[in-house]
Amino acid sequence: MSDAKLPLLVVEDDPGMQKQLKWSLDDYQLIFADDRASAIKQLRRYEPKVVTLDLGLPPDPSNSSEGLATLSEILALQPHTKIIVITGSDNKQDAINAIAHGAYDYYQKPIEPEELSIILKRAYWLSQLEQQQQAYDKLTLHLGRVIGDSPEIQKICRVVEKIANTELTALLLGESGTGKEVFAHTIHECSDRRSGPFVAINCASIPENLLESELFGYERGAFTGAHKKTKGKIECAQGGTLFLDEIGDMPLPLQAKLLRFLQERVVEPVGGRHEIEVDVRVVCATNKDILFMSQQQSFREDLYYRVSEMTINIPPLRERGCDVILLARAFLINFNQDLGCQVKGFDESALQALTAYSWPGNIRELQNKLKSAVIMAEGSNITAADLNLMAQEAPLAVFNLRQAREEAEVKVIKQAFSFTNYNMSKAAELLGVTRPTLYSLVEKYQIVINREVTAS
Ligand SMILES: Nc1ncnc2c1ncn2[C@@H]1O[C@H](COP(=O)(O)OP(=O)(O)OP(=O)(O)O)[C@@H](O)[C@H]1O
Repeated sequence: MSDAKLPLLVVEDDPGMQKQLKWSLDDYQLIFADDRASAIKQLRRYEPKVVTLDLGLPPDPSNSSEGLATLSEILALQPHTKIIVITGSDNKQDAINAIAHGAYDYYQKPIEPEELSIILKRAYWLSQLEQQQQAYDKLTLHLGRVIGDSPEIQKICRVVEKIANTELTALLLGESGTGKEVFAHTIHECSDRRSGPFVAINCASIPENLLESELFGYERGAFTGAHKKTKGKIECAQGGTLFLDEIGDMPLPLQAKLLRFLQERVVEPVGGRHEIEVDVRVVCATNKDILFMSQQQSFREDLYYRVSEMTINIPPLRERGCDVILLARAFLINFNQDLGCQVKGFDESALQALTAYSWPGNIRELQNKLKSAVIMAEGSNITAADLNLMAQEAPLAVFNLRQAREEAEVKVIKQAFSFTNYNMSKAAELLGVTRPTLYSLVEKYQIVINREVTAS
């Protein structure tokens, strides 16, 4: 048990019994209540996960009606409370009734502290497990919008889970259409800010002269056309998450103002003289190499370090293995519904084409291709022709195990050579084979070695 004792509500009207429990249950922070009203009051105040409840409570301690009413009220207020009902030795039927009403367990007097302790420990343990499960369910619910089984995407999901509840400013990097906004939204949904707003602004799509007032808001009369005081996107995200998309396109003069906001967490509307405090979590995204841009002075270096407290690289679709099929199947279901179509699936040629194509437009392109394929499909399955992917972009996927093994062997042998600077003995050692075996593999696969291979 940790230093901070867990609260245990003991609903018991017998002072002698209260005393006995006080001595024997030293591990817990005991909170006593001697009737229904005080039990509910203490429940609200301490929110204990576990309660022991004597069924015979005043005003009618001789039967279980008041105890059962207390049980129901506790469960109505805190449905996950584990209630252990304590009954006299001849009231087993009452105890069974209580279990039917939602009690977790029962214990018959006389009290044996060690036995009761075991039951309590189990109740707290179960309650903790349930809490963990609920937290996990919440996460999987929010991560549910991210479709992807590949290790790359699963790894990103784990990072998102970890950073969601921190205040770290996250920078999402990836090609266009890889899902940067999806992940930004997921960070928000997995955080305690989920009940607050998620406000996205695309820094590339708003003209430079309007971006400042869009972000920071403006006072009435600040410029021609500013008829009324207007909140900026940053202030609109109060209590929630601000997603700055395409941050690499933010004009340099505005970058200075953004940096100030990130450091001080205050905004000054255009034409205003007062500062407004804002509590927002910031997530940024770009498909530009802003580290390189900062070295070239086309992006502020100090801003780069400020926004990249946690950088997440989102891989392009072509590097996510079979995720493309998973996504395609999910989108097919959506498009069938939206377009009132009944396409069943993909034929072999379509699956080959989907996995072999390089998807320069990533998931957005996949969505577009599928939408038109669903409309174009003549049969019950989508074919490669329906997908209309550029033929030259689609070398056949390898489904031949022998060929796949050989290709993997060649790749790893070449890697071993480059790691060992083309030293045959060291490469053989690294690969876990003898030198003669490595020689014969080099010969078998006709591996061209750029440098002269050193034998020692
Ligand atoms: N893992 C995913 N699972 C399901 N849908 C996804 C996933 N990733 C992206 N999408 C969908 O793909 C489309 C493009 O995603 P998104 O807008 O998040 O990409 P982006 O990287 O922000 O693009 P851009 O850089 O062009 O703004 C959206 O319709 C989104 O719902």
